[in-house]
Amino acid sequence: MKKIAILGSTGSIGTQTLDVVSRMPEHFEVVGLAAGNNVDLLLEQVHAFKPQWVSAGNEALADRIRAEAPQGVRVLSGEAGLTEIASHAGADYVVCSLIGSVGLKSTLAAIEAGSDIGLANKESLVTAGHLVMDKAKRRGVSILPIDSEHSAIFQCLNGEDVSTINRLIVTASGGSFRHLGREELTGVTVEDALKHPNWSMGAKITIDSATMVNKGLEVIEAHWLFGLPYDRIDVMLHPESIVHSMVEFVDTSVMAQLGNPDMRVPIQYALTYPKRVVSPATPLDLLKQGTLHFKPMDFDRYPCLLLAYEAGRSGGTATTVYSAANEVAVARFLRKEISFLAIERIIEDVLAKHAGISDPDLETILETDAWARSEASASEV
Ligand SMILES: NC(=O)C1=CN([C@@H]2O[C@H](COP(=O)(O)OP(=O)(O)OC[C@H]3O[C@@H](n4cnc5c(N)ncnc54)[C@H](OP(=O)(O)O)[C@@H]3O)[C@@H](O)[C@H]2O)C=CC1
Ligand SMILES: CC(=O)[C@@H](O)[C@H](O)COP(=O)(O)O
Ligand SMILES: [Mn+2]
Repeated sequence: MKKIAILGSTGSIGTQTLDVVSRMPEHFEVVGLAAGNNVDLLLEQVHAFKPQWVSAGNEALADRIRAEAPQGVRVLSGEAGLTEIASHAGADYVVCSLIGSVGLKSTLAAIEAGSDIGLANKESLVTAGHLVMDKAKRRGVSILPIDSEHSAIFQCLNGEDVSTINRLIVTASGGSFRHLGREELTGVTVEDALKHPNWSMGAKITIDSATMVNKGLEVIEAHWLFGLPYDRIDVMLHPESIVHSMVEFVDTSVMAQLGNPDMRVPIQYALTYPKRVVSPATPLDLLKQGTLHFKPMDFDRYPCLLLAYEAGRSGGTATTVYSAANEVAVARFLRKEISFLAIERIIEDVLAKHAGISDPDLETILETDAWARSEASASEV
């Protein structure tokens, strides 16, 4: 019986994690749930899974939970609630599925507490990969990737040493505007940007897929998870999202992991690793699928991916700035304050103003994150 806590339980990954867990009640006990504003869903989850610890986005929402939750449940709120649940709920395993760099402190807290981590929150690795990986190594904690591409790479590696890898090939769908040229992106709408061709996901990552920032974040995530330099992490366009990523080994063998796009598969694998168990996902029928397509990445069409490689190669605080500026720009786009193309201009603008700091500690990361957010909020590109 694994005791698990889920940070971001009301989101796309959080709800699918609970779906996976609910099918294996003999293997998992949910001890902690944390979310932001969706208190109705959080309360439903509290009644269904009976965790001992719960956290909501603020005190007013926490009070609502206190009024309606079963007696004995400890109800917390805000950032302190997230870190408290990560540290003290008694979880053996913490699923980090918050969105954005707000996930960093609680991911670090869960690692410090010695829990294994199911990591969906890629932004915590992008903003502070060296701190997260160093702490995991020191505490002897496993970080199991939930992101589909990194789960695929992890499965292809299957324990083989990193020295046997030639390169990683991360696949990219092309996002919701993949049928449009750059000149056609002026004036595209939020509603259309939110229509991912293959996956149903939260709003922020869906916009990140359309700008190719998602792949930029994933290249940096792969660098930290698998310890490879950026010139050995390639991205390939693959419109069907059936091959979730590949590993080319030194002997030229290429291993790929395939499956229908269904996040319950990588979530479940991260939870049950090293075991494989029956999944509710629909098995892949390659004969029905027919053809799979692969194309080289077009960096002129997707300049945000190039910015990610540049930030990753610069190292230090550059990736913190890339991720934080993007978060603010995406939020502004979703509020319809700026155009789709302004997202990439803001990231580029804030990165250009940033004087990088190497080997930053947590305080420096948090200061840089706040600086990049304020610059991106004020940017009038
Ligand atoms: N969705 C997917 O299929 C995939 C997602 N990922 C990654 O997983 C992570 C989560 O993505 P996704 O599930 O799509 O995101 P969602 O937006 O669907 O969910 C985000 C979750 O975080 C909570 N949250 C947000 N801000 C706060 C805050 N300040 N305090 C407490 N809780 C907060 C939300 O709570 P509430 O809604 O209650 O406010 C919600 O539970 C991201 O890093 C994403 O890149 C990776 C691969 C696939
Ligand atoms: C499901 C998942 O892992 C997402 O990160 C997905 O990969 C997004 O698709 P693209 O970024 O390839 O459009
Ligand atoms: Mn992914």
